[in-house]
Order: sequence, then structure tokens, then C-alpha cells
Amino acid sequence: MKKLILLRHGESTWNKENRFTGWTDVDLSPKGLEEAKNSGRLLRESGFAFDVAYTSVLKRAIRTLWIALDEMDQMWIPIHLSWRLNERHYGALQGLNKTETALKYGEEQVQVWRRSYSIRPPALKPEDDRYPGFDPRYRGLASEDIPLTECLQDTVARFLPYWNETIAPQVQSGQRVLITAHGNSLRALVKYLDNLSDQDVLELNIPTGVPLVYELDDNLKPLRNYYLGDRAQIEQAMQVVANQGKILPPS
Ligand SMILES: O=C(O)[C@@H](CO)OP(=O)(O)O
Repeated sequence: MKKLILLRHGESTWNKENRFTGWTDVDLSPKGLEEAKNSGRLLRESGFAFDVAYTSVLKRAIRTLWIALDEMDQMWIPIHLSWRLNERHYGALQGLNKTETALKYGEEQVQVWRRSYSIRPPALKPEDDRYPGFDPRYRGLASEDIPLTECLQDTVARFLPYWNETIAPQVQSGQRVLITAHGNSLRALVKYLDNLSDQDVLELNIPTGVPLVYELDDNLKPLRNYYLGDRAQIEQAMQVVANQGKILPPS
């Protein structure tokens, strides 16, 4: 049996302010720093150790990984960064407050933008300062790979080549792999691993800073998965994510 650990970054400053984030490179909030440390502690106490880690090119995920590995005294393992693990690009919504957006356009519309599998949020214009093509970290990308907006289906399409060609062979060869990424990029991977329908993935909300353990067979088909930590707290943290686009702000 193979094990794979997925970890969403700790709370970011924009999670705290309830803003659409996407590819915006915001850092962890004080609570997010704590969550990252706690995730490392949970992994250590549960006996996990890693041979290799993968993360995005966004600092909330990178820092979460560093902190978790530090807590495990495993900062020495190889870390690979890829834009393909980035959060789903939120287009022109990036920076807007989710509750204010719900008040303006309605909760239903915001829910479609947040969770629809195939409907994209409004796109950025290429001349927008937020266009990733202006950011040196995406210099090596072909222009057709640089998003102006993404639905989850687009995120699945750019995540899967990296999974199939780079990460999955490592897991298959017995390497102990940690992936630290984002709410929607991890939803993309979970959809693929668990073969969730477009409808099922609507309901999936991944909490910040909680390790998600996947046990896989030799063909990388999931046998079971579970979060590490207190079940009631995890349920509450998932509900906080689900409520972010509601008119009543998350508590
Ligand atoms: O803003 C974002 O980029 C994501 C993750 O924080 O939010 P949501 O859960 O609304 O897709």
C-alpha cells in the first residue's frame, strides 16, 4: 500500500479577509502560521516522514511546507515547485471580498463562480496588472498556459500532466510524498483520485492546514482517505470554507 499526504496551506491573510485569492501571492496569517506548525506536529506524532515534497510557486503553500517540514525536522528533503500546483486562477474576482461580491451579484452567482466545475469567473484583461504574464516567475510559460481565469476543469487540466508525469511515478516507486497546495488545486487532484463526478466535487471543501492522508493501492487507486486531527474541528473548518461566499460572513 502507498501513502500520499495532501496539505492545504494554512489560513492566508486573504482567507482571513475573505477575499478571492487565486494566483495572488499573499502570505500566511498568524493563525495560518499556527496551522502550518500544527500540521507538522500532527504528521510527526502520527509517525509520518517524507522522501520528497511538491508545492506551488505561491508563498502561502511554500511557507506552510517549510514550517511543517521544520516541525518534523525534515527540511532537508528535496522540494519541487511547480506553477501547475497553483491555486485555481480566479480571474477578475481576485482581490474582491466574497461577501461583498455575494451582496452585489447574489449568493447563487458567487457559488457558481466558486464551485461550478466548468463555468469560469470573469476573465482578467491581458493588460491588467494582475495578469500573471507580468510576473517573472511565469517567464518560462507558453502564453497559452498563462490563465486569465480558470474553472476547476481548467485547473484539473493543468494539474494532471504534472501528477501523471512527475508525482505519480514517485508515489508508485515507493517514495513517501507530501503535496502542499491550495483549496482548489487539491480539489482538482481529489476529483481525479476519487473519480468524483462534477456534481460531487461541488460539495468538497478542503480545510486549511489539515493533513489529508490517502492510502492507495499499487495502481494508485484510493483505498481510503482521512484527515489527521480532531474530527469536530475539521468539520467546522470545512464549514467555514463552504460559508465564505455567503452573505453572512464566516465566523
Ligand atoms: O480565494 C481562493 O483562491 C480560494 C481559496 O482560498 O477560495 P474559494 O474557496 O472561494 O474557491
